[in-house]
Amino acid sequence: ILGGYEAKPHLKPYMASLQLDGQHICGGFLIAKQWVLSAAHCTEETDGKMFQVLLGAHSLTEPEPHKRLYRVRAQIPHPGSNIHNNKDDLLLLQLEEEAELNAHVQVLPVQREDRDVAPDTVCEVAGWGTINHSGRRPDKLYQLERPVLSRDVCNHRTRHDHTITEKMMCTDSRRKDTCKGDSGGPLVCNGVAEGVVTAGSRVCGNYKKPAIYTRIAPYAAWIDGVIAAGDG
Ligand SMILES: NCc1cccc(NC(=O)c2cccc3[nH]c(C(N)=O)cc23)c1
Repeated sequence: ILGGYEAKPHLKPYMASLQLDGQHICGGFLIAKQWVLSAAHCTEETDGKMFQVLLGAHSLTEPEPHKRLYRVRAQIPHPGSNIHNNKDDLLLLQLEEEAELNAHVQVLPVQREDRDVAPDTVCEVAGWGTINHSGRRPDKLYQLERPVLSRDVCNHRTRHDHTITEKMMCTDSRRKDTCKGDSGGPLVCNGVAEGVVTAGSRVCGNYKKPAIYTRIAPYAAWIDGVIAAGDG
């Protein structure tokens, strides 16, 4: 998160850190007791290794009440996701067991009505991604408020040049932006998860490259299907 600030501890109890060998790789969030939603691109450099999911955390390293690392039983990327574009950039992770819910671990409701969030709506995004241009990685969760950018502006020739589909949305990226390690985290508008951070052009903090999110509503049926099948 560039240009943001340290979040108040445990006020985003849905936040997850996807880790490999104890290192934060991507964000994610709890959408059901045994399920975390993140971004498919996060599995790009994991050469087949399974993530572990840290829940209930503010600091990545310090001991905290209710902070717990969960093993993952299954990682299910959206079938349409691929390394060549940002389409269908979603990943569902089934935890080995149901997360123990408490003050620091809670499920975040996801948007199921497929209607665009109005431009200029101020939403918030949080993560343990890099906090400056030299790639400094924070120990604590950071957050940022950002206004939604209309798809027409985001698709302008000088911005994302007509690559933003109706299953994506954008926020203004002038100085304050998502960055490496924030992928997979939720864009929360009025207390509901409307989008999932995608790396897109990987550029951070440049107003010519607005932040891109995979909208969740268009994928509600896919999510429900995977959870129903996975829960058996
Ligand atoms: N503001 C939009 C936005 C949102 C989320 C993430 C990112 N930027 C990256 O993720 C990124 C950046 C720089 C080098 C990188 N190398 C790699 C990599 N996987 O090797 C990723 C990156 C950008």
